[in-house]
Amino acid sequence: MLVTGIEILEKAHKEGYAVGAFNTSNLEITQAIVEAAEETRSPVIIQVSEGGLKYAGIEAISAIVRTLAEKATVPIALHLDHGTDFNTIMKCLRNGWTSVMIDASKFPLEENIQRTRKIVEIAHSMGVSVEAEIGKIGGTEDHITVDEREASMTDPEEALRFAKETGVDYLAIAIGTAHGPYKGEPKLDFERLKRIKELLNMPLVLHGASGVPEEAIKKAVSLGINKINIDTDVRQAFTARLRRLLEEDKEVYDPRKILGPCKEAMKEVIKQKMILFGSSLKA
Ligand SMILES: O=C(COP(=O)(O)O)N(O)CCCCO
Ligand code: NA
Ligand SMILES: [Zn+2]
Repeated sequence: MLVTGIEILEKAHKEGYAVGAFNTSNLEITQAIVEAAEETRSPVIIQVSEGGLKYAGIEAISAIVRTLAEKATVPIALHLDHGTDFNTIMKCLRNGWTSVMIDASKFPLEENIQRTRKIVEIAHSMGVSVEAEIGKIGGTEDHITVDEREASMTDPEEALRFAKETGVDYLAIAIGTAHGPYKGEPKLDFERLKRIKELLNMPLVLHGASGVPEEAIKKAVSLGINKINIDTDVRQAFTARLRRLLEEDKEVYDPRKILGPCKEAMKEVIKQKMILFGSSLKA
């Protein structure tokens, strides 16, 4: 069933587990996410970035995700990932999305607060929950590339002020993760996470979680992360299976015989994440 993001994340926050937020841009990735959630009995957040909306078209991808979510036997939220454009966020709200991120983290704190508060007021008036970001998460986010050196971690006191003044439902924090594949091993600032959770006592979001070692993920969940964004690991599962399949079978030409196995490969990765995050059997 299609539910709001806060319905899923408030429970995760209270019970101390995390829910996967997986990016999609087509039918097969969406199917892989929904089937993984049903097979592990997990709530799940299906999210689309602004790049994904451009690729698929907002009406088409909204229809695919909403149709599959409404038919699903587990709670599913439909979330806009890294919303930076006001009109895009409004289009998602008009297309029945149940959660939106306003990412104004590239602006100074005051402006981030103003921009976020505006989206919170509009989305809340429509019963839609909101994610925002304070601190800069490194890596490349579609059209935004933040040089790792500039990536600045979230200041706990600023995060408390931000949460209070914006009314945001869940907060993306920068504690050392980055979008895309890691070159070395990411070093997460767990002390900072602990401090932020103690001060804010609300659902927290970890971006750039692909490539983070399982032990670090488990520790982050134990310290209060409740939404975990995964895109790269699913993309890599798809592409690895595709390469192997075309290598092994030079005759295949039916897209269904190619995309079907790729969907299965993505589903297996997603199921493992749901178990690791502690969301399995929580639906
Ligand atoms: O935080 C994430 C996922 O990050 P990761 O690249 O670690 O899967 N996202 O918000 C997805 C961003 C889309 C471009 O990758
Ligand atoms: Na990553
Ligand atoms: Zn992200």
